[in-house]
Amino acid sequence: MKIIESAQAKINLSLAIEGRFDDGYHDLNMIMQTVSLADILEIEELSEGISLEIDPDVELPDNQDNIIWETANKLIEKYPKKIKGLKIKLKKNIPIAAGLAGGSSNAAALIRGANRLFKLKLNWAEMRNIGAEIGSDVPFCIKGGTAHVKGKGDQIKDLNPLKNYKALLINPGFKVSTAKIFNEFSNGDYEKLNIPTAKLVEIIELNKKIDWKEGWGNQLEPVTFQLFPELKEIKEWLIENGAAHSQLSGSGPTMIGFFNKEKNLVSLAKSWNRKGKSFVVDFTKGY
Ligand SMILES: C[C@](O)(CO)[C@H](O)COP(=O)(O)OP(=O)(O)OC[C@H]1O[C@@H](n2ccc(N)nc2=O)[C@H](O)[C@@H]1O
Ligand SMILES: Nc1ncnc2c1ncn2[C@@H]1O[C@H](COP(=O)(O)OP(=O)(O)OP(=O)(O)O)[C@@H](O)[C@H]1O
Repeated sequence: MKIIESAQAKINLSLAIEGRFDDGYHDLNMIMQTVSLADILEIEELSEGISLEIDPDVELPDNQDNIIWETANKLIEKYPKKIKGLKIKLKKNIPIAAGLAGGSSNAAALIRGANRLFKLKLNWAEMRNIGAEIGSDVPFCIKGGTAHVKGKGDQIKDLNPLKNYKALLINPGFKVSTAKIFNEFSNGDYEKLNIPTAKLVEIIELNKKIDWKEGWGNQLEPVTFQLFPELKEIKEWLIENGAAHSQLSGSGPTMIGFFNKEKNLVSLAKSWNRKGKSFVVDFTKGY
């Protein structure tokens, strides 16, 4: 049997940094949101081993260096009686190393898919625990939707899923290493942003309309802008073209445009004629 699992991208509605843990990881306070831009995984049982197929034009390893392979290995190790081997075909749509959790979302999709295919009967919490062994963003990506995520990504409170919001994403076409951004952040002295995550959580829980003009913020923006000043121009372009607010997603480099007023985002996205790609996305309720 073959099953299809979608792997949605995530954006950060807010990202504040509260401190640092002894192991060097940063203590985060974020609101995360899944969006309709998604990769597709086809998952099948194999009698043994792992096979990973990716379009040749996608610059990703099809071996143990791929997070999908790592996840497949972990699942086979954990459930040897039920899972003998895994064949996965990946259709990549989410830009790579973009701040959109593309890899984490792929890992989460494989965990969900294996749960269905092999009737593992894992609940959300159990799947999130497996995801936490793979990477910081994987637990959120298991269920997706709208969530308040803290710590290293391991403390998750699901919020009322936001409906009827869209955003315009601009990815400038180059990759950014998350480790490099956190490293620069911890060694430098960057502007401290006021990021009212708690206020946004309250607005979401009370089902109030979000005013994007409040500018919820991402504390990794000052450092990422210093390293890649061209991102500031994308932010300016989004604001000039009607966005109420624009900010970096994750550790970048994708910039998000949030709009308060109705606007033809498809035609605005088409008018992006500089380097990179534009995507109109809907907020999704997750899985
Ligand atoms: C910034 C976020 O994108 C927010 O959504 C994620 O927390 C990053 O998640 P990710 O890409 O899965 O990153 P990981 O592979 O876990 O971490 C890459 C590197 O970033 C740094 N890192 C990551 C997460 C964190 N809370 N503090 C850190 O300092 C660490 O040096 C780590 O080695
Ligand atoms: N299946 C995969 N999809 C994307 N990247 C992968 C995958 N497997 C391994 N990688 C590697 O992981 C690195 C991070 O890629 P990814 O697209 O997950 O970053 P990201 O969107 O910045 O994630 P985050 O928002 O969680 O920081 C890349 O350098 C890539 O080579």
